[in-house]
Amino acid sequence: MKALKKKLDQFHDHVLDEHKRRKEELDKDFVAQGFVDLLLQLADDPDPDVKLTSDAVRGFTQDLISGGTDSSARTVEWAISELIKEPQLIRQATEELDKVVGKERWVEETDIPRLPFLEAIMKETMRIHPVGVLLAPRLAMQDCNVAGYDIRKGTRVFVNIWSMGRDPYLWERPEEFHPERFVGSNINVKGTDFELLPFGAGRRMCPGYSLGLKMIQLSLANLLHGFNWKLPDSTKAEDLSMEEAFGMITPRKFPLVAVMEPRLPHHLYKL
Ligand code: HEM
Repeated sequence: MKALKKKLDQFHDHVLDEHKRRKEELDKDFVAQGFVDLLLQLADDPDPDVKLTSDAVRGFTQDLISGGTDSSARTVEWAISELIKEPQLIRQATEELDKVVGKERWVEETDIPRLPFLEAIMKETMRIHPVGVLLAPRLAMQDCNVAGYDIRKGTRVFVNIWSMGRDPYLWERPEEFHPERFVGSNINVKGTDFELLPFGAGRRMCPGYSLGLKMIQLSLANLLHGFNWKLPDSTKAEDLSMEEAFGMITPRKFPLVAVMEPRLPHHLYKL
């Protein structure tokens, strides 16, 4: 842990120094361009409500890096894993993409609202493979009764969204990956529909949910739009392991091995 902290501190110091240097160089013309700039401004503020130390700035920066990278990447990996087992779902998704985006360009953020099937895939992936299985622990503020269980004030409570996503009282055929269940449905992932809480809910809900959603939808859309996906000849769909590994973000136990082939004109793959 100590060695890891040392490594991370070096990385954070490098990032923070870069931002400080830019601020000094621009002097009066400096305008905060991102989260790190804002944190540094708060740390410099002589009279803030809460004084930010440099350790706190490092901590917040690390929170955003750890909260915002693996969570989205693993969700996309789960989505592709589910889709690759059901080629007709990939066909449905690419038909939608071809209709809305065409085959002459990559998907852009502004296309996303016009891709309802893609949104349904994302919700279905987060229902069945939520990255945060148990939300952040809560504390009961008063005696209460939930579904017939008495919970005393002061009890630490864990909300198991993995079980909720697979609860047959809430979902028809919960073990099946079936994005259509969300087509035309009003259920969203913003913390107001309690049967689907991949980003949590309430005051401790994921602060990065809107960025996370965009990252997942845009990267998944482009991976499906830009490539044909199939399993290696040596793997049958029914043999693809969907086992989860224990961890902070519930990754696949065995990384997905897949074959990708370009499906757009060649010039679009040049940087
Ligand atoms: C697939 C994308 C993501 C998923 C599924 C996800 C999920 C979650 C969940 C379930 C929580 C706990 C919420 C609760 O207990 O109510 C959480 C907390 C958090 N997330 Fe995310 N997240 C994602 C992306 C991001 C991004 C992009 C960022 C930042 C850039 C981020 C930063 C955080 C932070 C800092 C917390 C802790 C909040 C606190 O403790 O008050 N997450 N996330």
